[in-house]
Amino acid sequence: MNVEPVLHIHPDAEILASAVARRLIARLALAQNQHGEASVVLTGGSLGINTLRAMATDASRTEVDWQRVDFWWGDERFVAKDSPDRNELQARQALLDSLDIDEDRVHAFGSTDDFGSPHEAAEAYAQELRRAAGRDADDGGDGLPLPRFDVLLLGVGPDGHIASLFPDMAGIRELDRAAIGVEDSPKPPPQRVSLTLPVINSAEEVWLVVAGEDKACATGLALAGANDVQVPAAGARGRQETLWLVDQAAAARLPDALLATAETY
Ligand SMILES: O=C(O)[C@H](O)[C@@H](O)[C@H](O)[C@H](O)COP(=O)(O)O
Repeated sequence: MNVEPVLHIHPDAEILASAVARRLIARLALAQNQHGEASVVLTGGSLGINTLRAMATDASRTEVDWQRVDFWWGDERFVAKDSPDRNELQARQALLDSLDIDEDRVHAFGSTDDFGSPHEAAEAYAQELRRAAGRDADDGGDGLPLPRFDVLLLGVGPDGHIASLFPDMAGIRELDRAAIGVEDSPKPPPQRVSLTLPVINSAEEVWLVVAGEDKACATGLALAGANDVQVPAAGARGRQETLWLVDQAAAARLPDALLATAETY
């Protein structure tokens, strides 16, 4: 049974991004000590990318052997490979280009350069997940053959979406496939590919990284136990840890009882 959320509140978005960066570096180093390698699922969105930028300048980044880190994505915009909209391109510019990574361990979603539709790209990603599962087979508890994800990062939209799983749409209801294509994303661009909730919840740790008062309502609903079809962020649960790493503005609508349990910095 995946674990209930733990809440950490930081003063503002910039301090939050730096704190998440440091925490992620430490967690990847720990995973390498335990398993000889580490894996992280990255997210798009401004805070997710700012977190990567903070990692690029954090002195502790030398604690990780970046040659032994697998990089995956929770979702991707289905656009050209070199489009500035690509989460992969933004992640490379923010962090990966500054590290000595193993390109064979960078698992990007396909683009319009290689696939005719988001659905084709999603099926190809599901195959890559199955291939990687061969190394450390783990069914994620849902019969889907998946690699181990040590940390899976998620941004949260004002509507409570995570990755490209949007309220009330088919993606958040998909429980049998590992990845799906999206044609009509409410958040532009309209065509996307995304991991599904069972794959998100197969991660050892799921970290929801959220800043800004426009996320306060979604954060409040998700942590109050809303239904995951209406508020997808409510359904995100890691197997060992579910962290909500937020700033004061995003925490503004949380009840006092929950705030009292939070780790506040
Ligand atoms: O590809 C994407 O757009 C993201 O994966 C998306 O899920 C994002 O994380 C949230 O929309 C939050 O984005 P912001 O941090 O920019 O609000």
